[in-house]
Amino acid sequence: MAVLVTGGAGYIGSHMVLELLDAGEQVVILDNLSTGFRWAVPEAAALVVGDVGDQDLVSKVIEEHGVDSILHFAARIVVPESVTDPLGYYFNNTVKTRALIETAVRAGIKNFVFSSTAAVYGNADMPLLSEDMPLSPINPYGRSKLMSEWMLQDAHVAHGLRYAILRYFNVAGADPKGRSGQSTPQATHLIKVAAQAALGQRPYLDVFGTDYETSDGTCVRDYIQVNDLARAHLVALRSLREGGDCAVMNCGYGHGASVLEVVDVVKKVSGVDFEVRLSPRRPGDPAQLVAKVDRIRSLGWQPQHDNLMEIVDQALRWERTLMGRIAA
Ligand SMILES: NC(=O)c1ccc[n+]([C@@H]2O[C@H](COP(=O)([O-])OP(=O)(O)OC[C@H]3O[C@@H](n4cnc5c(N)ncnc54)[C@H](O)[C@@H]3O)[C@@H](O)[C@H]2O)c1
Ligand SMILES: O=c1ccn([C@@H]2O[C@H](COP(=O)(O)OP(=O)(O)O[C@H]3O[C@H](CO)[C@H](O)[C@H](O)[C@H]3O)[C@@H](O)[C@H]2O)c(=O)[nH]1
Repeated sequence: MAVLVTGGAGYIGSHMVLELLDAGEQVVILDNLSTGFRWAVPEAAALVVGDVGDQDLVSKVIEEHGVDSILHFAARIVVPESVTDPLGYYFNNTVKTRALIETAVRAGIKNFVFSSTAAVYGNADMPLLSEDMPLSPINPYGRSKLMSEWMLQDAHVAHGLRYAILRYFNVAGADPKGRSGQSTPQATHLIKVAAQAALGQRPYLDVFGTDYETSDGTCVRDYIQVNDLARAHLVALRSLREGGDCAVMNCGYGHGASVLEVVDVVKKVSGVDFEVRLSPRRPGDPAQLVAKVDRIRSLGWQPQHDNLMEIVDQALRWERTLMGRIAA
């Protein structure tokens, strides 16, 4: 049986593919390469270049590769872009996910693991966010994902499609073996941007907002290392295959770091005292997002990289790899 990984040429999907291959799974990737990279796909995985909304193509891939499970990563992911192009986000993330779920149901796919996000919680003002809290996403990106969660849950009730919905908090770091990393040139993620500032790829780093009600006034996030996140998917997939319950699960470490704490760690690990500008708040940023993680842990998931210094070191190494590629 093979696993279909949509978005497997992207940042998180490519780490997922490595974890699956390391675990001895057969992998086929479907990616339209809109933000992913052909080079991020290992030789041992089959790559089909195409769109998750193309039902004929997806049906063919499922049949030809004997797919029993789908891990659905493909999406557009930039929150501010979702505000200026909401219909584009609803089309790519919601309408095409609907098409994919329908194809999965028709093809008799057994298990569906979906990439959701802490953005579904919106501005929840709680020290730890649990999966059962009321959901109120504050941007089209979060809403596009929440609608996909609902479609999956309804398809389960009506058609028996089994699902695991994983709500990622802040994904960071890179494969410790140096095989993949966050490669999007214009990425906005804090650790990536700070690593670029440390390596002279950006002139300075903005700290967006210093007047939040947090310990040092800057936003707090729960940073989860990308291979740890990929292993959470493996654990969820195994549970589904073994008849475990369908579930919605947060993926984080259950503790947070503030923006200034992250900046300090990046300075320490890189040895570079890059310029930091204290800037106004970025619209739409909740003060604090930290996961309650009992559920994913109850499946036996144990993080192996819960260490900000290590995560930052991986991000810096990957940035150097990318710089080397550009120079070559
Ligand atoms: N990066 C984060 O911090 C974060 C946090 C929460 C949730 N997520 C979710 O994780 C998933 C992966 O995110 P990422 O950071 O790896 O982003 P990414 O942009 O690196 O990867 C997305 C991949 O999907 C592909 N893709 C997009 N639309 C497609 C379509 N219609 N058909 C086929 N392929 C398509 C892209 O080419 C790319 O390879 C997304 O669903 C995202 O919403 C990411
Ligand atoms: O140059 C920067 C970049 C970020 N930040 C701050 O750092 C924190 C983290 O920002 P990121 O952009 O790294 O991550 P977000 O928390 O905004 O977003 C992440 O979590 C979201 C869920 O809330 C989505 O899932 C999204 O895809 C994912 O990147 C925020 O307070 C942000 O204002 C800065 O101060 N300067």
